[in-house]
Amino acid sequence: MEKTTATTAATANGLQDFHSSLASRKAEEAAWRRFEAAQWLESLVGPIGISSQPSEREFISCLRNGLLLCNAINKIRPDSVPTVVESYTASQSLSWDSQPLPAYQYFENVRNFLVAVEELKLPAFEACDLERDSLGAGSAAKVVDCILALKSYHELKTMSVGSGFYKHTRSPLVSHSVSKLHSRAFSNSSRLLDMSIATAEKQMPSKDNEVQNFKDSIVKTIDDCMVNVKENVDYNLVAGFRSGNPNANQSILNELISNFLFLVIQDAINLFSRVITTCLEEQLQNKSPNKNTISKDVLREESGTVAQSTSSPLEDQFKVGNSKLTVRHVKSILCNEFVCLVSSLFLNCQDLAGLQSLLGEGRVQPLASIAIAGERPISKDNLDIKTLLSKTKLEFGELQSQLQSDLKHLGNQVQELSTAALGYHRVVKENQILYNMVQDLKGSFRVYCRIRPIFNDKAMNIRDFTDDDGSLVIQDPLRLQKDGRKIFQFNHIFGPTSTQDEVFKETQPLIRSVMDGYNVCIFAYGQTGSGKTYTMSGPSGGVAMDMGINFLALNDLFQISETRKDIINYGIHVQMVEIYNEQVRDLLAEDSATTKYPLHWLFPSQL
Ligand SMILES: Nc1ncnc2c1ncn2[C@@H]1O[C@H](COP(=O)(O)OP(=O)(O)OP(=O)(O)O)[C@@H](O)[C@H]1O
Repeated sequence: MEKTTATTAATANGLQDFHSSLASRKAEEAAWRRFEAAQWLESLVGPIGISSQPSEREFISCLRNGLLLCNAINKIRPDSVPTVVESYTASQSLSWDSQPLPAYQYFENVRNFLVAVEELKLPAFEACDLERDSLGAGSAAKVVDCILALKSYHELKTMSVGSGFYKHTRSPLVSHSVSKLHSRAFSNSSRLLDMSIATAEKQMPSKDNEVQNFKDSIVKTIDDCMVNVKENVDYNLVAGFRSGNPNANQSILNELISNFLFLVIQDAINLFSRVITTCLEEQLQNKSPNKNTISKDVLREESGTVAQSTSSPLEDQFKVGNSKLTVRHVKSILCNEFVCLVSSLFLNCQDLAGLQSLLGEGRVQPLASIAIAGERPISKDNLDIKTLLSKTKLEFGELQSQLQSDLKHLGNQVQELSTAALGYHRVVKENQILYNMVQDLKGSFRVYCRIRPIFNDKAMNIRDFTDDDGSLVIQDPLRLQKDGRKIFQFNHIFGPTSTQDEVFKETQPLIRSVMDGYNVCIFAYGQTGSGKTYTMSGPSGGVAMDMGINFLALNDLFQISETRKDIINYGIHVQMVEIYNEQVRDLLAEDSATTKYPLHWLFPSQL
């Protein structure tokens, strides 16, 4: 928060300094313009009786009777004001602090002057702008504008011998820019006005071809810009410049710049960017290898003539730094000048509502930022970065949307899997129930018969017949009576050729029910040597394929336990006992002396 407050305060101070600097610059430029207007009037009609640096009041007072104005315009265009009302005392008319003439006199002169100015299509002012009470409301600036426009018209007429149609675009920055540039060229650290410089405005030397070429490229670009916007274009000026008249270039340059600066207000950012870009591109693409750099020697030669101020304002700026002046340096100068000129123009703007409208439309906002930063307004790199940033933001947004879509899709799939898993477990449970139900339906008690192979001849006399329904028929051929034939019924009968695996498969479903929580008991019953041990454990010293039901059942239980280990943790315990001669012995006991199983007999009375 503190950092933000400090930044805000610093920004406010910077803006305040900036506005103070602009206000000071504005006053300085207004003084220069008055000086230039007064100097021109004196050069045209002779001494006007005011100081060399007149104040607004002093300057307006000497013009109030209209006599100077009428004489001046008659010098430029004879008989523009056919009848000039002379003052009744010359001393009064030439003294700036004299009492005002009768109203009808100077009103007549001023009115005739304004009519003549309008005929020349020059910017005029109102008669009331010469009133004492109107000073300070911008009236003096309007009068100065009018006189300087008349001066420009006169200069153009002199150079072009009055040919063509003069269309003046209102450009209060004409003298502003010229005077400011002169003052800056000779005194960067001081704001004292050096009036002597502006009095020596002459044609720039022609030997500096590089500077001239660069200036020409600027003028040409400005010219193209104005033609492109098709507004406020002085086609005579453009034609004069294109004609290549060297004497006309200086004035044409000033006029073109003034036209350009006025147009800048309408679309400042775009227009200026185009001008600077075009100028730089022309410089960079110039055929001469040293065109991109205005050499130190050339500038030094030029600086030798500074005392006589024979160079143009733009040229003076090119001399700043007195070292190798690169295109980058020139661009920086142009940027700074542009910002100062446009900012001053805004301060001169009396139409605050219009300025606020521009600000509201965001068209002037970038200029303020440029003025504070002191750098070029918009560069190609910035545009590229902005484009790249927009593109990256767009791609990031698309990736974010894609990620959200994928996450949503993944969530749906997980939800489906969860639902399927719940359904699967429910189905497995139902299958277990149905499975054990089937085992119950098959019978809780099942009796199987396994016929051992015959080992002696005596037994060969007995014929047995088995059937698929589990019935066993024993026929003793030695006994033909009724007792000679016996029929037994079992769940299933395994013949002498049956294998261990076939016997196990029949009992396996019951064994698996153990894993579902059912109690299962399998035991072998028969006389000695009938094959009980063989069926349950397998032959002694037999191979794996001869393993009995006990081992095959345990293998099956371990396999099921491994398959279901993620769901159920089974515990498997084995106990082997022998009941022989009514004694129970633990066959897995490690100490053979204690194999007798500790049985405790419980009688009904003890329950
Ligand atoms: N299905 C069979 N196929 C081949 N030989 C068998 C089969 N059943 C039993 N025998 C053989 O018969 C003999 C007696 O079998 P076994 O020892 O398993 O009988 P038993 O019922 O366990 O006898 P006891 O009650 O005296 O222990 C063994 O030599 C055994 O290998």
